[in-house]
Amino acid sequence: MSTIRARLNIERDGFSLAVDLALPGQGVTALFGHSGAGKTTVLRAIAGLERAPGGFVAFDDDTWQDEARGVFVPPHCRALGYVFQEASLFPHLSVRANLEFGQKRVPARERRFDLAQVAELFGLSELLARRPQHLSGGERQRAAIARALLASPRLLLMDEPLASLDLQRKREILPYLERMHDALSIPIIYVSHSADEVARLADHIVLLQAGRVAASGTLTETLARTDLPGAFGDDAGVVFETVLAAHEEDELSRLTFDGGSLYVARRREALGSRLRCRIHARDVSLALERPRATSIVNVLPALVTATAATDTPGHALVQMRIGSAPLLARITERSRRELGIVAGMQVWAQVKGVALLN
Ligand SMILES: Nc1ncnc2c1ncn2[C@@H]1O[C@H](COP(=O)(O)OP(=O)(O)OP(=O)(O)O)[C@@H](O)[C@H]1O
Repeated sequence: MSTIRARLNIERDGFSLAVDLALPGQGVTALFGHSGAGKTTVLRAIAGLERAPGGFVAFDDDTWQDEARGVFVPPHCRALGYVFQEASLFPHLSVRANLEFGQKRVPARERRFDLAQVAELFGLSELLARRPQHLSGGERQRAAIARALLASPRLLLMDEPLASLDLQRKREILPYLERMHDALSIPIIYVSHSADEVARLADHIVLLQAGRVAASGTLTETLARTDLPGAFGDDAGVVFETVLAAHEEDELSRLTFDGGSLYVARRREALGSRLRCRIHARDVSLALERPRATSIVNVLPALVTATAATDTPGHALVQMRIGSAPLLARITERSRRELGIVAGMQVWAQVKGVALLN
Protein backbone atom coordinates (compact mmCIF):
# COMPACT_ATOMS: atom_id res chain seq x y z
CA MET A 1 0.00 0.00 0.00
CA SER A 2 1.30 3.43 -0.86
CA THR A 3 1.97 6.00 1.81
CA ILE A 4 2.09 9.76 2.10
CA ARG A 5 4.88 11.04 4.34
CA ALA A 6 5.10 14.61 5.61
CA ARG A 7 7.60 15.79 8.20
CA LEU A 8 7.01 19.51 8.62
CA ASN A 9 8.22 22.18 11.02
CA ILE A 10 7.04 25.73 10.52
CA GLU A 11 7.51 28.61 12.98
CA ARG A 12 5.43 31.77 12.79
CA ASP A 13 4.71 34.53 15.25
CA GLY A 14 2.47 32.90 17.83
CA PHE A 15 2.16 29.62 15.97
CA SER A 16 4.37 26.60 15.57
CA LEU A 17 3.65 23.53 13.48
CA ALA A 18 5.50 20.27 14.11
CA VAL A 19 4.04 17.17 12.50
CA ASP A 20 5.40 13.86 11.28
CA LEU A 21 2.66 12.17 9.29
CA ALA A 22 2.50 8.77 7.61
CA LEU A 23 -0.88 8.63 5.89
CA PRO A 24 -2.43 5.78 3.94
CA GLY A 25 -2.15 6.27 0.20
CA GLN A 26 -5.76 5.31 -0.32
CA GLY A 27 -9.19 6.48 0.78
CA VAL A 28 -10.04 9.82 2.36
CA THR A 29 -7.88 11.17 5.18
CA ALA A 30 -9.51 14.02 7.07
CA LEU A 31 -7.28 16.70 8.56
CA PHE A 32 -9.56 17.79 11.35
CA GLY A 33 -9.20 20.44 14.02
CA HIS A 34 -10.32 23.81 15.30
CA SER A 35 -9.71 27.03 13.43
CA GLY A 36 -6.02 27.94 13.53
CA ALA A 37 -4.86 24.38 14.33
CA GLY A 38 -2.68 24.37 11.19
CA LYS A 39 -4.74 22.26 8.76
CA THR A 40 -4.35 24.55 5.74
CA THR A 41 -0.67 25.04 6.52
CA VAL A 42 -0.09 21.26 6.40
CA LEU A 43 -1.97 20.99 3.11
CA ARG A 44 -0.09 23.89 1.54
CA ALA A 45 3.23 22.46 2.67
CA ILE A 46 2.39 19.05 1.14
CA ALA A 47 1.53 20.86 -2.10
CA GLY A 48 4.78 22.85 -1.95
CA LEU A 49 2.84 26.15 -1.81
CA GLU A 50 4.60 26.76 1.47
CA ARG A 51 8.15 25.59 2.08
CA ALA A 52 8.74 24.02 5.49
CA PRO A 53 12.43 24.54 6.34
CA GLY A 54 14.16 21.16 6.63
CA GLY A 55 10.93 19.43 5.63
CA PHE A 56 10.34 16.05 4.03
CA VAL A 57 7.35 15.25 1.81
CA ALA A 58 6.93 12.10 -0.27
CA PHE A 59 4.20 10.19 -1.99
CA ASP A 60 5.37 6.60 -2.23
CA ASP A 61 8.77 6.68 -3.90
CA ASP A 62 8.07 10.12 -5.37
CA THR A 63 10.02 12.53 -3.14
CA TRP A 64 8.61 16.05 -3.36
CA GLN A 65 10.73 17.64 -0.67
CA ASP A 66 13.84 16.40 1.08
CA GLU A 67 15.81 19.41 2.19
CA ALA A 68 18.60 17.22 3.58
CA ARG A 69 19.29 16.17 -0.04
CA GLY A 70 18.47 19.57 -1.53
CA VAL A 71 15.22 18.36 -3.12
CA PHE A 72 12.25 20.70 -3.52
CA VAL A 73 9.88 19.88 -6.38
CA PRO A 74 7.85 23.00 -7.29
CA PRO A 75 4.07 22.72 -6.79
CA HIS A 76 3.17 22.47 -10.50
CA CYS A 77 5.53 19.49 -10.92
CA ARG A 78 3.95 17.49 -8.08
CA ALA A 79 1.36 14.96 -9.25
CA LEU A 80 -1.37 16.38 -7.07
CA GLY A 81 -4.61 18.28 -7.43
CA TYR A 82 -5.64 21.09 -5.07
CA VAL A 83 -9.22 22.17 -4.47
CA PHE A 84 -9.62 25.45 -2.61
CA GLN A 85 -12.50 26.69 -0.45
CA GLU A 86 -13.72 28.86 -3.30
CA ALA A 87 -13.92 27.29 -6.74
CA SER A 88 -11.21 28.86 -8.88
CA LEU A 89 -12.46 28.35 -12.43
CA PHE A 90 -11.49 30.49 -15.41
CA PRO A 91 -14.50 32.81 -15.84
CA HIS A 92 -13.98 33.33 -19.58
CA LEU A 93 -14.01 29.60 -20.36
CA SER A 94 -16.94 27.19 -20.51
CA VAL A 95 -17.12 24.33 -18.04
CA ARG A 96 -15.89 21.99 -20.77
CA ALA A 97 -12.91 24.22 -21.56
CA ASN A 98 -12.13 24.47 -17.84
CA LEU A 99 -12.14 20.68 -17.59
CA GLU A 100 -10.03 20.34 -20.73
CA PHE A 101 -7.54 22.75 -19.25
CA GLY A 102 -6.98 20.29 -16.39
CA GLN A 103 -6.72 17.41 -18.83
CA LYS A 104 -4.27 19.06 -21.22
CA ARG A 105 -1.66 19.27 -18.52
CA VAL A 106 -0.98 15.54 -19.00
CA PRO A 107 -0.04 13.59 -22.14
CA ALA A 108 -2.96 11.51 -23.47
CA ARG A 109 -1.46 8.12 -22.56
CA GLU A 110 -0.88 9.17 -18.93
CA ARG A 111 -4.46 10.35 -18.37
CA ARG A 112 -6.15 8.42 -15.61
CA PHE A 113 -9.70 9.68 -16.07
CA ASP A 114 -11.93 10.35 -18.99
CA LEU A 115 -13.63 13.77 -19.29
CA ALA A 116 -17.08 12.30 -20.01
CA GLN A 117 -16.75 9.88 -17.08
CA VAL A 118 -15.74 12.60 -14.62
CA ALA A 119 -18.41 15.01 -15.93
CA GLU A 120 -21.01 12.29 -15.44
CA LEU A 121 -19.72 11.45 -11.96
CA PHE A 122 -20.09 15.08 -10.88
CA GLY A 123 -23.41 15.73 -12.60
CA LEU A 124 -21.85 18.18 -15.07
CA SER A 125 -22.76 16.53 -18.36
CA GLU A 126 -25.62 18.95 -19.00
CA LEU A 127 -23.63 21.98 -17.90
CA LEU A 128 -20.54 21.67 -20.09
CA ALA A 129 -21.42 24.60 -22.36
CA ARG A 130 -22.06 27.05 -19.50
CA ARG A 131 -19.71 29.69 -18.18
CA PRO A 132 -18.86 29.54 -14.45
CA GLN A 133 -20.86 32.69 -13.64
CA HIS A 134 -23.99 30.86 -14.77
CA LEU A 135 -23.46 28.01 -12.31
CA SER A 136 -24.58 27.73 -8.70
CA GLY A 137 -21.89 27.71 -6.00
CA GLY A 138 -22.23 23.95 -5.62
CA GLU A 139 -21.99 23.36 -9.38
CA ARG A 140 -18.92 25.58 -9.56
CA GLN A 141 -17.24 23.62 -6.81
CA ARG A 142 -18.12 20.32 -8.52
CA ALA A 143 -16.55 21.65 -11.73
CA ALA A 144 -13.43 22.73 -9.80
CA ILE A 145 -13.06 19.24 -8.31
CA ALA A 146 -13.61 17.63 -11.72
CA ARG A 147 -10.97 19.90 -13.25
CA ALA A 148 -8.46 18.96 -10.54
CA LEU A 149 -9.14 15.25 -11.14
CA LEU A 150 -8.73 15.53 -14.91
CA ALA A 151 -5.13 16.61 -14.44
CA SER A 152 -4.64 12.95 -13.36
CA PRO A 153 -3.15 13.62 -9.95
CA ARG A 154 -1.88 10.78 -7.78
CA LEU A 155 -3.16 12.65 -4.74
CA LEU A 156 -6.03 15.09 -4.30
CA LEU A 157 -5.84 17.80 -1.64
CA MET A 158 -9.10 19.48 -0.66
CA ASP A 159 -9.18 22.49 1.66
CA GLU A 160 -12.68 22.78 3.14
CA PRO A 161 -14.26 22.51 -0.30
CA LEU A 162 -17.74 23.04 1.14
CA ALA A 163 -16.87 25.97 3.42
CA SER A 164 -18.22 28.68 1.13
CA LEU A 165 -21.52 26.85 0.50
CA ASP A 166 -24.74 27.13 2.48
CA LEU A 167 -26.20 24.09 4.23
CA GLN A 168 -28.49 23.20 1.34
CA ARG A 169 -25.65 23.29 -1.20
CA LYS A 170 -23.42 21.30 1.14
CA ARG A 171 -26.08 18.60 1.29
CA GLU A 172 -26.26 18.61 -2.50
CA ILE A 173 -22.55 18.21 -3.06
CA LEU A 174 -21.76 15.59 -0.40
CA PRO A 175 -23.23 12.69 -2.40
CA TYR A 176 -20.93 13.63 -5.31
CA LEU A 177 -17.93 13.48 -3.01
CA GLU A 178 -19.08 10.07 -1.79
CA ARG A 179 -19.44 8.85 -5.35
CA MET A 180 -15.97 10.11 -6.16
CA HIS A 181 -14.63 8.23 -3.14
CA ASP A 182 -16.34 5.01 -4.23
CA ALA A 183 -15.72 5.27 -7.98
CA LEU A 184 -12.15 6.56 -8.24
CA SER A 185 -9.24 5.04 -6.43
CA ILE A 186 -7.43 8.27 -5.67
CA PRO A 187 -6.20 9.13 -2.19
CA ILE A 188 -7.63 12.36 -0.84
CA ILE A 189 -6.54 14.58 2.03
CA TYR A 190 -9.58 16.54 3.09
CA VAL A 191 -9.38 19.51 5.45
CA SER A 192 -12.46 20.13 7.55
CA HIS A 193 -13.58 21.37 10.91
CA SER A 194 -17.01 19.78 10.57
CA ALA A 195 -17.30 16.51 12.52
CA ASP A 196 -20.36 15.56 10.47
CA GLU A 197 -18.57 16.02 7.16
CA VAL A 198 -15.64 13.99 8.41
CA ALA A 199 -17.91 11.22 9.75
CA ARG A 200 -19.53 11.03 6.37
CA LEU A 201 -16.52 11.04 4.08
CA ALA A 202 -13.36 10.00 5.85
CA ASP A 203 -11.71 6.62 6.31
CA HIS A 204 -8.79 7.94 8.31
CA ILE A 205 -8.52 11.01 10.49
CA VAL A 206 -5.67 13.19 11.71
CA LEU A 207 -6.66 15.43 14.59
CA LEU A 208 -4.58 18.61 14.73
CA GLN A 209 -4.47 20.73 17.87
CA ALA A 210 -2.33 23.89 17.99
CA GLY A 211 0.06 22.67 15.30
CA ARG A 212 0.53 19.18 16.77
CA VAL A 213 -0.97 15.79 15.89
CA ALA A 214 -3.24 14.88 18.80
CA ALA A 215 -4.49 11.67 17.17
CA SER A 216 -4.16 9.79 13.89
CA GLY A 217 -5.92 6.57 12.99
CA THR A 218 -8.92 4.96 11.36
CA LEU A 219 -12.10 7.02 11.54
CA THR A 220 -13.98 4.36 13.50
CA GLU A 221 -11.36 3.94 16.21
CA THR A 222 -10.43 7.63 16.48
CA LEU A 223 -14.01 8.85 16.83
CA ALA A 224 -14.49 6.32 19.64
CA ARG A 225 -11.55 7.59 21.72
CA THR A 226 -12.36 9.01 25.13
CA ASP A 227 -8.98 10.66 25.71
CA LEU A 228 -9.49 13.56 23.31
CA PRO A 229 -11.78 15.87 25.28
CA GLY A 230 -12.72 18.99 23.41
CA ALA A 231 -11.83 17.55 20.02
CA PHE A 232 -15.36 16.64 19.00
CA GLY A 233 -17.30 18.36 21.82
CA ASP A 234 -21.04 18.01 21.53
CA ASP A 235 -20.58 16.14 18.25
CA ALA A 236 -18.79 13.21 19.95
CA GLY A 237 -20.04 9.94 18.55
CA VAL A 238 -19.13 6.94 16.44
CA VAL A 239 -19.75 5.69 12.94
CA PHE A 240 -20.96 2.19 12.13
CA GLU A 241 -20.33 0.55 8.77
CA THR A 242 -23.47 -1.49 8.15
CA VAL A 243 -25.13 -3.61 5.49
CA LEU A 244 -28.80 -3.25 4.63
CA ALA A 245 -29.98 -6.74 5.58
CA ALA A 246 -33.80 -6.71 5.46
CA HIS A 247 -36.92 -4.64 5.18
CA GLU A 248 -39.31 -5.46 7.98
CA GLU A 249 -42.80 -4.61 9.14
CA ASP A 250 -43.75 -1.19 10.45
CA GLU A 251 -41.69 0.66 7.83
CA LEU A 252 -38.40 -0.43 9.36
CA SER A 253 -35.20 -1.64 7.74
CA ARG A 254 -32.65 -3.79 9.54
CA LEU A 255 -28.96 -2.97 9.21
CA THR A 256 -26.34 -5.46 10.34
CA PHE A 257 -22.86 -4.67 11.58
CA ASP A 258 -20.11 -6.74 13.09
CA GLY A 259 -21.78 -7.22 16.46
CA GLY A 260 -25.53 -6.99 15.88
CA SER A 261 -28.38 -5.19 14.16
CA LEU A 262 -29.81 -1.70 14.10
CA TYR A 263 -33.30 -0.73 12.99
CA VAL A 264 -33.87 2.47 11.03
CA ALA A 265 -36.77 4.04 9.15
CA ARG A 266 -37.30 2.13 5.92
CA ARG A 267 -34.57 2.68 3.31
CA ARG A 268 -34.91 2.65 -0.46
CA GLU A 269 -31.50 1.16 -1.25
CA ALA A 270 -31.13 -2.41 -2.47
CA LEU A 271 -30.59 -5.14 0.10
CA GLY A 272 -26.88 -5.70 0.56
CA SER A 273 -26.06 -1.96 0.19
CA ARG A 274 -23.38 -0.65 2.51
CA LEU A 275 -24.63 2.19 4.68
CA ARG A 276 -22.62 4.30 7.08
CA CYS A 277 -24.43 5.49 10.21
CA ARG A 278 -23.52 7.97 12.85
CA ILE A 279 -24.56 7.56 16.46
CA HIS A 280 -23.96 10.60 18.64
CA ALA A 281 -22.85 9.87 22.21
CA ARG A 282 -25.59 12.21 23.46
CA ASP A 283 -28.19 9.91 21.86
CA VAL A 284 -27.11 6.82 23.79
CA SER A 285 -28.30 6.04 27.32
CA LEU A 286 -27.37 3.05 29.45
CA ALA A 287 -29.17 0.51 31.64
CA LEU A 288 -27.78 -2.31 33.76
CA GLU A 289 -30.64 -4.67 32.93
CA ARG A 290 -32.37 -5.18 29.65
CA PRO A 291 -35.10 -2.52 29.54
CA ARG A 292 -38.49 -4.19 29.13
CA ALA A 293 -40.89 -1.32 28.77
CA THR A 294 -39.17 1.14 26.47
CA SER A 295 -40.18 2.85 23.28
CA ILE A 296 -36.61 2.73 22.03
CA VAL A 297 -36.19 0.28 19.16
CA ASN A 298 -32.44 -0.15 19.28
CA VAL A 299 -31.35 -1.67 22.59
CA LEU A 300 -28.00 -3.43 22.32
CA PRO A 301 -25.89 -5.43 24.78
CA ALA A 302 -22.46 -3.82 25.13
CA LEU A 303 -19.23 -4.30 27.04
CA VAL A 304 -17.84 -1.17 28.73
CA THR A 305 -14.20 -0.66 27.75
CA ALA A 306 -13.43 2.78 29.27
CA THR A 307 -14.96 5.76 31.00
CA ALA A 308 -13.70 9.34 31.02
CA ALA A 309 -14.67 12.86 31.94
CA THR A 310 -15.82 15.08 29.10
CA ASP A 311 -15.05 18.76 28.63
CA THR A 312 -18.55 19.50 29.97
CA PRO A 313 -18.49 19.45 33.78
CA GLY A 314 -20.85 16.82 35.25
CA HIS A 315 -20.80 14.61 32.15
CA ALA A 316 -19.02 11.32 31.51
CA LEU A 317 -18.17 9.55 28.30
CA VAL A 318 -18.58 5.77 28.33
CA GLN A 319 -16.83 3.74 25.66
CA MET A 320 -18.22 0.30 24.82
CA ARG A 321 -17.86 -2.51 22.28
CA ILE A 322 -20.68 -4.31 20.58
CA GLY A 323 -18.86 -7.14 18.85
CA SER A 324 -15.98 -5.31 17.20
CA ALA A 325 -17.89 -2.03 16.83
CA PRO A 326 -17.09 0.75 19.29
CA LEU A 327 -19.91 2.85 20.74
CA LEU A 328 -19.89 5.96 22.94
CA ALA A 329 -22.51 7.17 25.41
CA ARG A 330 -22.55 10.55 27.09
CA ILE A 331 -24.30 10.35 30.44
CA THR A 332 -24.18 12.42 33.60
CA GLU A 333 -21.37 11.69 36.01
CA ARG A 334 -24.02 11.15 38.68
CA SER A 335 -25.67 8.36 36.65
CA ARG A 336 -22.32 6.79 35.93
CA ARG A 337 -21.45 6.74 39.62
CA GLU A 338 -24.88 5.57 40.82
CA LEU A 339 -24.97 2.77 38.25
CA GLY A 340 -21.35 1.96 39.09
CA ILE A 341 -20.36 1.89 35.42
CA VAL A 342 -16.71 0.91 35.00
CA ALA A 343 -14.63 -0.84 32.35
CA GLY A 344 -15.39 -4.56 32.10
CA MET A 345 -19.12 -4.26 32.86
CA GLN A 346 -21.86 -5.57 30.66
CA VAL A 347 -24.58 -2.96 30.00
CA TRP A 348 -27.53 -2.31 27.70
CA ALA A 349 -27.14 0.63 25.36
CA GLN A 350 -30.35 2.36 24.30
CA VAL A 351 -29.77 4.16 21.03
CA LYS A 352 -32.23 7.01 20.59
CA GLY A 353 -31.07 8.20 17.20
CA VAL A 354 -29.24 6.65 14.27
CA ALA A 355 -28.31 9.08 11.49
CA LEU A 356 -27.78 7.48 8.10
CA LEU A 357 -24.96 9.29 6.37
CA ASN A 358 -25.46 8.05 2.82
N1 LIG B 1 0.49 33.54 5.67
C1 LIG B 1 0.50 33.51 7.00
N2 LIG B 1 1.36 34.29 7.70
C2 LIG B 1 1.41 34.27 9.04
N3 LIG B 1 0.61 33.48 9.79
C3 LIG B 1 -0.26 32.70 9.16
C4 LIG B 1 -0.36 32.67 7.73
N4 LIG B 1 -1.33 31.79 7.39
C5 LIG B 1 -1.80 31.30 8.54
N5 LIG B 1 -1.18 31.83 9.61
C6 LIG B 1 -1.39 31.49 11.01
O1 LIG B 1 -0.95 30.14 11.18
C7 LIG B 1 -1.84 29.44 12.05
C8 LIG B 1 -2.41 28.20 11.36
O2 LIG B 1 -3.23 28.60 10.29
P1 LIG B 1 -3.98 27.59 9.33
O3 LIG B 1 -4.63 28.40 8.26
O4 LIG B 1 -3.04 26.53 8.91
O5 LIG B 1 -5.06 26.95 10.32
P2 LIG B 1 -6.36 26.10 9.97
O6 LIG B 1 -6.39 24.98 10.95
O7 LIG B 1 -6.37 25.74 8.53
O8 LIG B 1 -7.52 27.12 10.30
P3 LIG B 1 -8.97 27.38 9.61
O9 LIG B 1 -9.82 26.19 9.95
O10 LIG B 1 -9.43 28.64 10.27
O11 LIG B 1 -8.73 27.53 8.13
C9 LIG B 1 -2.87 30.44 12.50
O12 LIG B 1 -2.46 30.95 13.75
C10 LIG B 1 -2.82 31.52 11.43
O13 LIG B 1 -3.19 32.76 11.96
